[in-house]
Amino acid sequence: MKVPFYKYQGTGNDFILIDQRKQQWLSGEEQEAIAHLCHRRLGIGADGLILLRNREGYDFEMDYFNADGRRGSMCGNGGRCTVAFAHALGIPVEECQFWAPDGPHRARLRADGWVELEMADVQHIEAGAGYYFLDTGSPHYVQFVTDLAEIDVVQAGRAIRFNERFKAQGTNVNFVQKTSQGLEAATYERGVEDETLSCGTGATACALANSLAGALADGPLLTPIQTKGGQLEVRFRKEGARYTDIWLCGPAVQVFQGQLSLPGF
Ligand SMILES: N[C@@H](CCC[C@H](N)C(=O)O)C(=O)O
Repeated sequence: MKVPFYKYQGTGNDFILIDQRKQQWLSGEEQEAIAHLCHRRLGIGADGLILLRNREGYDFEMDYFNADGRRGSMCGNGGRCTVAFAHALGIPVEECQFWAPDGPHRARLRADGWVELEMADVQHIEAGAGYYFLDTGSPHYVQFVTDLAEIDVVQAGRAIRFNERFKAQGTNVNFVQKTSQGLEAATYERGVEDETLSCGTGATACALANSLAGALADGPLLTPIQTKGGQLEVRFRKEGARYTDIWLCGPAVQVFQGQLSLPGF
């Protein structure tokens, strides 16, 4: 069986997307096959795989799998890529609402290809000794550093992700540096078990943690974030320890399309 697939990237976080509105190509239980498709030498290569489905009451649903083939939690860049994919499929996304692993999201695609995605509100940020920990749809550990270029993101990220506290459930790990333009961030991703070029829920976590770290005044805030794969922007409203109206914004681009013809498909 030939399965049509599309490859997208959002600031270098790359995904295989499959349209499951008319036909169920994958049930989601094919952990090994999904990991194989995401493998950078044996498959197409991607940080994750996304199934776009119909969902009652919404424009579409995004079902997300990490590169290890397991269902992941919310993926911000994947969400932005799914909006661009929905547009390519003819779904109106100038203003849309879709269902994702952490619930409903509003989003819009601008004429210049920039995708704005509303993230779930954040009610609590744990501030520990030298770190912040919060859930922006996915769990994120955030550590501020003075020189990001000095950090071995894979080694240091892996040590935190597999420490006593996190080894069972896992966490994504972000190293972030303040710059004159905003923030610069690098992320080790759970489920990819490697550094990715960008992480949307991670960028969101860094922006919120930064407002707490800098004791920024309540109100609307905008944080530009440079990732290794491109520029993101996070807009949000700070109300004490509560964060609402959070928007993750940036480009999402189709890279290529093709057909899967793996055994069993
Ligand atoms: N790359 C993603 C984050 C994906 C979720 C994560 N790896 C997990 O399941 O913990 C993003 O852009 O947010």
